[in-house]
Amino acid sequence: MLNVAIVGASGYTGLELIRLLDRHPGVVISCVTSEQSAGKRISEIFPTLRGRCDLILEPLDPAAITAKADLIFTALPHQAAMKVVPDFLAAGKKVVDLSADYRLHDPAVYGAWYEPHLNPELLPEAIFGLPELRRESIKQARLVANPGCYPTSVILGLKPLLENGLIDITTIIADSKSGTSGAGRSAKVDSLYCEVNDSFKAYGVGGAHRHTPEIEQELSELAGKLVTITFTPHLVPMDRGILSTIYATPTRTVTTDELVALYADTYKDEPFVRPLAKGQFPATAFVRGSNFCDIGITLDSRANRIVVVSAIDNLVKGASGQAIQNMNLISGFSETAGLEGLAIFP
Ligand SMILES: NC(=O)C1=CN([C@@H]2O[C@H](COP(=O)(O)OP(=O)(O)OC[C@H]3O[C@@H](n4cnc5c(N)ncnc54)[C@H](OP(=O)(O)O)[C@@H]3O)[C@@H](O)[C@H]2O)C=CC1
Ligand SMILES: CC(=O)N[C@@H](CCC(=O)OP(=O)(O)O)C(=O)O
Repeated sequence: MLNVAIVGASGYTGLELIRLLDRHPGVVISCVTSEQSAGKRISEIFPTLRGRCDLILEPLDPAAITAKADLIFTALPHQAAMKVVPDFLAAGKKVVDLSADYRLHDPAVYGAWYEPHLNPELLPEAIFGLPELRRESIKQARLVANPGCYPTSVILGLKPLLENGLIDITTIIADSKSGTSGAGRSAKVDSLYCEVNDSFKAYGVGGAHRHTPEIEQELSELAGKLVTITFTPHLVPMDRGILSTIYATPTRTVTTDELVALYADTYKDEPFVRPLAKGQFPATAFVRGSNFCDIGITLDSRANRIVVVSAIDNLVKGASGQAIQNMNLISGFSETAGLEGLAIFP
C-alpha cells in the first residue's frame, strides 16, 4: 500500500482527495494537516467522513509528514506550497502540488503574476500534470504541478485544433464559468451567499486573471508558436463545475462532421475525456463528482467560427481527481484507480 499525506486537508480540494481516495485500492491516507483545526478529527470538520476517515489533523511539520508518507499532496494556497515542497523532495518523497506554484516554467512570469518564486530551481523539473498532454513525463516525475481548473477545461477543449493547425491562434476567446467551490473554503466577502446567489458576474476581465499565462504556456506548446488568448472567467451560483465556451476562427474550410471526427479520434483512448456526438454539448450536471471532461464542438458556419464547449467538475478533473490520476501514473497504479465513479445526477 502507498502511504500518502494530504497537506491542507481541511480545504475543499483536501476533502475531495479524501472522498476519492476512500475508493482507491492501493492507498492509505497516513497524515492530514490543517493549521487552524490541528488537534481535531477531520470528520468533525467534514461530517461526510464520519466512520470512514477519522484521522486527527496535524500542524504542517515537514519532518513528521515525511516520516509517515511516501507521496504528498499539497492542497495549499499558492505561495504556501512552495515554502514546504522543497523539504518533501529533499526527504526523497514524491509531490503532487495542487497549487499554482510549479505550473509556470518561467520564474519571471510567475513573479509577474504572483510574487518572486522562492525555489525557481525546481521549475525546470516540475511537470505540468495534464495526463492527456504528457503522460510519459508524469510517470517519471517526482514533482507534478497539477493544472488549474480553468486551464484544464480550456486546454483539453483546444488540444485537437491546435495540434492540427486548424485555428488562427490570434483569434482564441475562452469564456469560462465556475462554481463557487473554485474559490476555496476560506472566508472571503466575494464568496458570501448574498454576493454569489442569484447573480452571475465576470471577473479578471481584460487578461487580468492569473490563469491566463498558464493557459497560454500550454496552448503555445501545443501550437508550437506563441499563443495569446482572451480569457474571461465568471462566477456562477452553483457549488461545483466549470463550463468553458471557446471560440476561434478556422484556418481553412472545415465542417462540423470533420471536427467531431477529429475530437473522437484524438480522445478515443483517453479514459476521462468524452468527446460528444454532433449536435451534443456538455453540462456541468453530467460531470459533477466525476473525473470526466465532456467536450462538444461545432462550426458556426454563419460566422465562420469554431465553437468548443467543455465541462468539468472543478474539484475533480479540475483538481483532486486529476491529482489522483497523476499519483496513479507516478506510482504505477492503473490510471483510473479510485476515479471510476460516475457523475452524481440529479
Ligand atoms: N478549489 C478548486 O476548485 C481548486 C483549487 N486549486 C488549488 O488547490 C489549492 C487548495 O485549494 P482549496 O482546497 O480550494 O483551498 P481551501 O482554501 O479550501 O483550503 C486551503 C487549505 O490550506 C490550508 N492552509 C491555508 N494557508 C496555509 C498556510 N499558510 N500554511 C499551511 N496550511 C495552510 C488550510 O488549512 P486551515 O485553514 O485549516 O489552516 C486548508 O486546509 C489552492 O492552491 C487552489 O488554488 C486548484 C484547482 C481547483
Ligand atoms: C471561482 C474561483 O475563484 N476560482 C479560482 C480558481 C481556482 C483554481 O484553479 O485555482 P489555482 O490556480 O490557484 O489552483 C480563481 O479564480 O482564482
